[in-house]
Amino acid sequence: MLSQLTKLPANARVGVVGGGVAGLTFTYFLGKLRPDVQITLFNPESRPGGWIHSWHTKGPDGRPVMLERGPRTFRGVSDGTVLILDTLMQMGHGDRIRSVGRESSADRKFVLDPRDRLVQVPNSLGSLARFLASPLSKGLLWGLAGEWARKPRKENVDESAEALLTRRFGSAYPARNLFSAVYRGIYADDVGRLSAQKAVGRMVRDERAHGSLTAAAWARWREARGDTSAAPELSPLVAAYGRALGRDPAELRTLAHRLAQFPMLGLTGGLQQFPDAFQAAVARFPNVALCTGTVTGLRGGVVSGDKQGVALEYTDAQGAQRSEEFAHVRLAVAPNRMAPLVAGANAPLFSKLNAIRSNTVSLVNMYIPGKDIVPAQFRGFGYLVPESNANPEKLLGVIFDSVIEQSFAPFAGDAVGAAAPAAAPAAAAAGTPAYTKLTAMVGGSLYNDPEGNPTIPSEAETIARVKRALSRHLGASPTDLDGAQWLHTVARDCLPQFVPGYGAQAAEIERAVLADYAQGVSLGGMGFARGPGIPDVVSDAFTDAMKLH
Ligand SMILES: Cc1cc2nc3c(=O)[nH]c(=O)nc-3n(C[C@H](O)[C@H](O)[C@H](O)COP(=O)(O)OP(=O)(O)OC[C@H]3O[C@@H](n4cnc5c(N)ncnc54)[C@H](O)[C@@H]3O)c2cc1C
Ligand SMILES: C=Cc1c2[nH]c(c1C)Cc1[nH]c(c(CCC(=O)O)c1C)Cc1[nH]c(c(C)c1CCC(=O)O)Cc1[nH]c(c(C)c1C=C)C2
Repeated sequence: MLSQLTKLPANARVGVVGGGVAGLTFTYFLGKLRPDVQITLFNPESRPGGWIHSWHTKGPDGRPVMLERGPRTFRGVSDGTVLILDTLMQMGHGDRIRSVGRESSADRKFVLDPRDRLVQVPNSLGSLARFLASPLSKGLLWGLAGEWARKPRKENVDESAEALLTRRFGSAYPARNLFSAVYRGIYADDVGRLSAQKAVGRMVRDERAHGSLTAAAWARWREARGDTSAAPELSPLVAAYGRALGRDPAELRTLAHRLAQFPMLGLTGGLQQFPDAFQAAVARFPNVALCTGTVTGLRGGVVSGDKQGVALEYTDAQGAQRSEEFAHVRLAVAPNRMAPLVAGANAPLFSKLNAIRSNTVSLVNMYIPGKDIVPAQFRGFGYLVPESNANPEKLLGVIFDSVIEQSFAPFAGDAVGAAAPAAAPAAAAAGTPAYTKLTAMVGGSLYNDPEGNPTIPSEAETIARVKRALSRHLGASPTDLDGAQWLHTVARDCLPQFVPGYGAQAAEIERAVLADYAQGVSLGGMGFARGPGIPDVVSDAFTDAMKLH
């Protein structure tokens, strides 16, 4: 997110590298805002969506089944979510949106305790009592009781999330138990190697502003008590979206307010529908061209007539090497994919981008038609494995896709702000034959040696590990596990390592890009958005499209 980006010249040519949701939504917003600008979107394959990949196949019973090989939900409270869902509704896909309410089983999350028992993350008095009785709560109550009295840190430099949590709670137990699990479920990384500013930025700001997290929570509670407004004002970003795209602010306010009630949103038929819909939309824009091709190089300082430009070299779908010039290039790929593009022509920028390491996750989908093997007491979103568990399988967590799918409720019907089926029961549960669908995520930082280099086990070994883990954690039988359908995906370098100091590193890269290419290049995607989630990269895409328009 380069704050200095300025308006593109009339009829400029723009190249967008990457057809994941960051590149697609950037193309969509800029294409709408600037009909004079000619945009070419490059993606190596015709399927859009990057890590979002809903895979349609046949189950062991020969019937169709969809397995998510990446994300399946995104959070409700986020500007990016408002933009995604409002746009999907404008495109006529509102009926595909599904919500998970706070009362739904799919909003229950579990953490594995050191003795391999699943304990629910508290969301009620009962679950709080059970959590406090488990070894996972060690150090939590005592840590919270004295938190307000612990002195704030004076230095204004980044530290690890673990260091901050350990200082605030007075021991490492809360970080190693609950928090390490939660951050594995977002970053696939170790709480001791994650930037506090990136992973727990709000805690950093709270400590600085209020001296302690407890004081900040108290101040926030008092403020909320005095605020009686039913529907808060639109955020500046959503308000800007409304103005730029001619959307009714009242409708957007209603939508944002409703979305904030849902911890999770999804799409019936799979999350792939989101990038598919955006790709279909931009393919109809007269000012957008889709190019199936892999960009291999970027060169700045190209002069064409009286204009400075940037050249993109790429291999097209037929394997031919090509080059095209653009007034502006948007890189919407992960930092490790940006690095090789500048390797030949900009060695200093290459080394800065190359210094950002990424984590690799093995995703293992399992499907059993005709039988639900998730024990009733553990029906929820899934479970995460904290550092305090010995975890010989290097499991990060398991998502119960069948529970999520069965908990999905229609979001709004066709109309924005239509009466909410807020507490709708599991939509599919009644009359649907039982089945189990789950996704195990293995590895991440657990695959890495101290230098950050991963050792990735084979497919057979990974599936064997997941089977061992599921039989220990859920009591799954060998017959069920051996009869199941398994799908293995190595998501190589799929999440940047947000190490302490990452924010400064990313800002330094953006400064270098601005200095080297003037307005010629901008950076998007997970590495340069506020967070790694889908809504974050979409907010970032809109923000930069607005600056350029
Ligand atoms: C396992 C996993 C689970 C996740 N779960 C969630 C979740 O539950 N909720 C959530 O909100 N987020 C989740 N995320 C994060 C989410 O996937 C990302 O926020 C999102 O996919 C980022 O989109 P993107 O467009 O920036 O990048 P990508 O999805 O990486 O897309 C980049 C695209 O660029 C293409 N590309 C790469 N190099 C080139 C090149 N040289 N030339 C042309 N094209 C190129 C790639 O092929 C790809 O299509 C998850 C991520 C992972 C890995
Ligand atoms: C076990 C590994 C992973 C699981 N999901 C991810 C990994 C690496 C990746 C991921 N999950 C989320 C995001 C987006 C974050 C955001 O800022 O929007 C990413 C990149 C969402 C998420 N998943 C879990 C939580 C607590 C969150 C944050 C917001 C939310 O509540 O939706 C929990 C969780 N993730 C995984 C499991 C098994 C799990 C809980 C049981 C898998």
